[in-house]
This record gives sequence, structure tokens and C-alpha cells, in this order.
Amino acid sequence: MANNKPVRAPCLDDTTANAVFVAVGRWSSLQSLVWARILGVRFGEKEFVSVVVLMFYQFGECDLEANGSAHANKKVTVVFVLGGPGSGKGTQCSNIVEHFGYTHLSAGDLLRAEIKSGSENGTMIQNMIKEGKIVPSEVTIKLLQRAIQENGNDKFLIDGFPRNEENRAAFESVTGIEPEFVLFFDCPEEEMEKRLLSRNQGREDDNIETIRKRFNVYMESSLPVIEYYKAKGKVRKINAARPIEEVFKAVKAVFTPESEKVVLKYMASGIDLHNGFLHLEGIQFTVVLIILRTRKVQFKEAIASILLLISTDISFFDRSAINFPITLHALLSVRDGNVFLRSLAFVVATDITLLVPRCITFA
Ligand SMILES: Nc1ncnc2c1ncn2[C@@H]1O[C@H](COP(=O)(O)OP(=O)(O)O)[C@@H](O)[C@H]1O
Ligand SMILES: Nc1ccn([C@@H]2O[C@H](COP(=O)(O)OP(=O)(O)O)[C@@H](O)[C@H]2O)c(=O)n1
Repeated sequence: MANNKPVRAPCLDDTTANAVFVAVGRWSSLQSLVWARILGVRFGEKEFVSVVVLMFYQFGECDLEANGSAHANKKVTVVFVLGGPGSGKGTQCSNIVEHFGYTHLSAGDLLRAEIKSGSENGTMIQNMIKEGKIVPSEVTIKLLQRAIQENGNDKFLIDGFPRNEENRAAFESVTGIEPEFVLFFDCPEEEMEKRLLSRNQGREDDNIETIRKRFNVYMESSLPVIEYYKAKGKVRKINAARPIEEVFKAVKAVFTPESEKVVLKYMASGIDLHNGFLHLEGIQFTVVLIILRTRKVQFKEAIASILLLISTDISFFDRSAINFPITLHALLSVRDGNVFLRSLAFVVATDITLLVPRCITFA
């Protein structure tokens, strides 16, 4: 059962591990830190390990307070993958699917499948592809829409679409979907030409004559679409003229959630971080464990790191919803000097009504 009532901060008990609650916005940030807990574990006389559990809410905007369900407002996330022919869109989409759970929809593949299926549009599509021309939007959009509807996933990479202004405007008005962002593979023509000529997938359009025509169409019709999204701040440009693995490194950075970026950053600073996922009531959370070791990290520095992590350095904090400056409500039973840590507790954010600890059941 969803608990949608605002709640009080948990009772701070200095005999056990205490809790840290962090409030962020009204569920509106894509990656939100919603709950955190610090567990102090004593080992012998002189050592302690403390574990910080941070939970990041994973969904986009949804009105949990109104209906208590993340699924009621489930929306489809779409990323357009654009770039010239042979820039490596399909290759990188396979990697993204494997690592980030998207479904890959290639407009070109859907059109080629339509030809094979013997549909009434087959001959027209085949001729357009042979000439490197762009198939009328209504045909391609129907195929994309069907593929989205038939798929249970809610995250899609749409590769090779929109390829011109007509594609873009028609998709938007028919589906009402705005892309989350546009992944743009930037690659010089000579490199793309080389790749296409050795692609060896038996494609009718991978001959030098059609390739030149496709390059022209790309320059004249597709680049303006990229410019359109650039003006809206939606383009994530990748230098695609590098080996596949290097390109994927750059791609990964675009798709990696902010919480993981924080994790990666702090891994370098003597604090062990582990993260994974947890599902509660149909909602997915990222869980980050920070393990502090007194041997490695001075206590004061450790606390400073936690505070920094929670308060200053998380760019997806919806700061406007938090009454800064952060209040340190309680800091209990902490003995400095590496003796031991019995408990540590603080509550970030002064407006307790923002707290909806749906994940209180976490151990
Ligand atoms: N970074 C890269 N370096 C070298 N070859 C690549 C790279 N990325 C893809 N390729 C190869 O180039 C060809 C075209 O890549 P593909 O992913 O099909 O491009 P697109 O989908 O943009 O047309 C394929 O044979 C692929 O194996
Ligand atoms: N949105 C789209 C995508 C592809 N196509 C057609 O499909 C062809 C192949 O596109 P593709 O995306 O599979 O391949 P690349 O040209 O990117 O290598 C294009 O040259 C177009 O003729 C289209 O008409 N409309």
C-alpha cells in the first residue's frame, strides 16, 4: 500500500543506527534522492564501519500523491539516434540496449521488414531506399507507432528518425511524443563512406552511387533536424570517428544516471560505493551504498563527504523545493577520534511535509 501522507522524520534513536532523510522536490526530478540511511557498525574497540544507504527515485514526473502508483502515468521515453549513414548508429544502439535496457527501433530496419512482408507499400519503399530518398512520414510513423505499442518496454531508441523536417513535425503531432534527447553521431563523410562500403550486410543501398545520394539527403534534410533540436538544447553530440569502444564510452556517459556519476566520482576518494536497484511497490530505485572505513578515511572528512554528497554535489537535487540552508537537525552520539560511532543522524531539508518515505521498509 502506498503511504502518501506526509510523515514525521523518524525517531532518532542513539542506540541503533539512525536514519537520514533527504527530501527532494515533489517527485519532479528525474533522478531524486528520496531516502537515505546511515548504519554505524562497530568492530572491536577501535574500528567502525559506517554504511550510508542512499535511494534515488528512478522515474520521471508522476503524480504519486494523487494516485499512489507509478504506473498510472507511465510515459514512454524516446531517444532519437541520429547521424549520417554509416556513422555507427545501429552499432551503438545494440550496446545501449544491452547496458541500459532500451528497445532499439531502427526506422530503416522497419522499412526493410515492410518490404519483405509483401505489403502494398513495399515496392514504393524499396524504390525510395534504392534512391536514398526519404519515405513519406505517414508510412514510417505507422511502423514506429505499431512497434512502440506492441512492445512492453517504455524506453525506446529511435534510430534513423526523424530524417527530415516532415518526419519530425508529423511524429510530434501524431504521437505527441517529444524526445528526451537526441543522440547525435558526428562523423566525417570519408569515414562513413569507408564503413558503408565494407558493411557487407547485402544492403541494396550500400553502393557508392546510392551512398552519395544518401549523404546529400543527410546534409540537406537531416542536419536541419539536428539543428532544430540543438536550438532546444536537446542534442548530445558524440564524436563517432573513433573506435567502437571509445565511442561507447562517450555514449555511456550520456546514459549513465546522475546518481551513478556521483558514485563514480566518489569511488576515487577512498570511499567504497556500491550501487544496484531495488523495486518497491512497482517503483524502481537506485540504491547506493557508501561504505566508510575509518582506517582509510578520517571521520571528519567522511562526514564532510557525506554532507557534500547529499547537499551540494548532486546536480539533480531540486534545490528550489528545499529550504536551504540545509539544517542539521541532529547529530547524535558521535565520538570523534575514531573511537566508535554509535549513531549519526541528520535530516536534510526543513520542510518535513515533502517527505514521503515510501521506501521505509528497506532494511
Ligand atoms: N566506431 C566505428 N569504427 C569503425 N567501424 C564502425 C564503427 N561503428 C560502426 N562501424 C561499422 O561501420 C558499419 C556501419 O555501422 P552501422 O552501425 O551500421 O551504422 P549506421 O546505423 O549509422 O548506418 C558497420 O559495418 C559497423 O560494423
Ligand atoms: N526515417 C527514415 C529512415 C530511413 N529511411 C530510408 O531507409 C534508408 C536506410 O536508412 P537506415 O537508417 O537503415 O541506414 P543508414 O542510411 O543510416 O545507414 C534511408 O536511406 C531511407 O531511404 C527513410 O526513408 N526514413
